[in-house]
Amino acid sequence: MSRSISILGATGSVGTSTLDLIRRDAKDWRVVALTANCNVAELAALAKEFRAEIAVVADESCLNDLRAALDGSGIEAAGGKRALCEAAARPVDITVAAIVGCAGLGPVMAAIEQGGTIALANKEALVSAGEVMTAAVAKHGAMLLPVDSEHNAIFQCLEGGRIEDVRWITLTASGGPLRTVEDLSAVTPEQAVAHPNWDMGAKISVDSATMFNKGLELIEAHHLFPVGLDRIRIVVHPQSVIHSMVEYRDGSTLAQLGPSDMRVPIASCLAWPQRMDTPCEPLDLPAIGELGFFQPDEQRFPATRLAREAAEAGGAAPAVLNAANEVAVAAFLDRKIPFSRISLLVERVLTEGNLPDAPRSLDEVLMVDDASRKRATEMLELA
Ligand SMILES: NC(=O)C1=CN([C@@H]2O[C@H](COP(=O)(O)OP(=O)(O)OC[C@H]3O[C@@H](n4cnc5c(N)ncnc54)[C@H](OP(=O)(O)O)[C@@H]3O)[C@@H](O)[C@H]2O)C=CC1
Ligand SMILES: CC(=O)[C@@H](O)[C@H](O)COP(=O)(O)O
Ligand SMILES: [Mn+2]
Repeated sequence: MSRSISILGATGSVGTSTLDLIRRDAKDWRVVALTANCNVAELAALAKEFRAEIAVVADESCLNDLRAALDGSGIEAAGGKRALCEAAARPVDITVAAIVGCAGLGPVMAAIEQGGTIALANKEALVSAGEVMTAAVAKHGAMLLPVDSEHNAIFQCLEGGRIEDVRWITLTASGGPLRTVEDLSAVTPEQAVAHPNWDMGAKISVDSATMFNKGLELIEAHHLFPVGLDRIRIVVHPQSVIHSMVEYRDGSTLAQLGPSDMRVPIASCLAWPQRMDTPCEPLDLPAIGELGFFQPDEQRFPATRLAREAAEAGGAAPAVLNAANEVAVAAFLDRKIPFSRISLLVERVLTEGNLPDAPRSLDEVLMVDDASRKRATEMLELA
């Protein structure tokens, strides 16, 4: 019997990796919704190939083009934020949440409210909504399966174990493309997106370069695996072979290893609790030779300190941090600010002025996100 799936952010790096797996076992899957922001040509092609029920563009100004591209196909076309949430709320066996940024929060919450199983790649949504999302998961009997490679690794290492027995969760970090670059003041967007191990979208690639990716992942881990922030640590491991580790109180450390290919954690979510085949290259440890481990350098890359402080402060702080980072990364990619201003801007938005009250609902999270973006944009324009 086939299983139904919706993919939010189908045209992106995680979205297309997911569809690559589905393509190999097409008869096992029924594709319900595929979404994008405005990449109409790619979305329409995917919707036709996978015979989706509905294709949605978040940017409503792209809807006419989508309608034209799907004309005669029998596939529904829709556009706008509300349509995106309505499509995400269609009942399916699994939703892959692969929109980039807090823009994915509304649709993820719509899927959670259906009590569905959500394979979550969109870490910014969980970082921003925090307890609002985890409470909704509990209330609606939904299930979050972590796609993010580190969290998927931890999830696998925790299976069969008890969270009370965990001494440490160790998040591994590659250190990004700039780990050994001395002068960070002249870094270009091209250098920053050139991740040494992973082929990913531009925003997360810049986050890896600043180490904000690891900061966001720290907060993500804190919500997914409630061991306490003081039991989650970060270790730089440049080869990205060990995707993360769990140390239990008896001194046993379990690690998950694999190639730097997102189809491995995605497959683990799609098949969970079983396993499925993937075309990924097996690990060749003798060819890799050596694995290295280092302490993070928070003087050069303050993002993990800022994220830990935001997680400790709780309330609105993680949503503020995330929104400021999204604005800063977009400005850096547009060549409006230098690389080194990304973390400076995030720190200023977090520390200058009062933090908003802790959000208690989706609408309040979105208000904090919106206000923080405006504040970050003002600070950029004033400087
Ligand atoms: N790439 C990776 O290997 C990994 C990614 N992640 C996380 O997964 C998420 C997706 O990352 P990635 O696939 O790299 O990102 P991409 O930039 O490659 O893809 C983003 C997807 O989101 C859509 N999108 C962009 N903006 C909006 C918007 N405002 N509203 C609705 N949809 C939008 C894009 O549509 P369009 O094509 O039309 O622009 C595209 O489908 C991120 O949260 C990232 O942190 C986590 C671990 C690994
Ligand atoms: C593939 C994945 O999960 C990314 O988040 C990746 O881990 C980025 O690598 P670093 O942030 O460790 O450079
Ligand atoms: Mn990751």
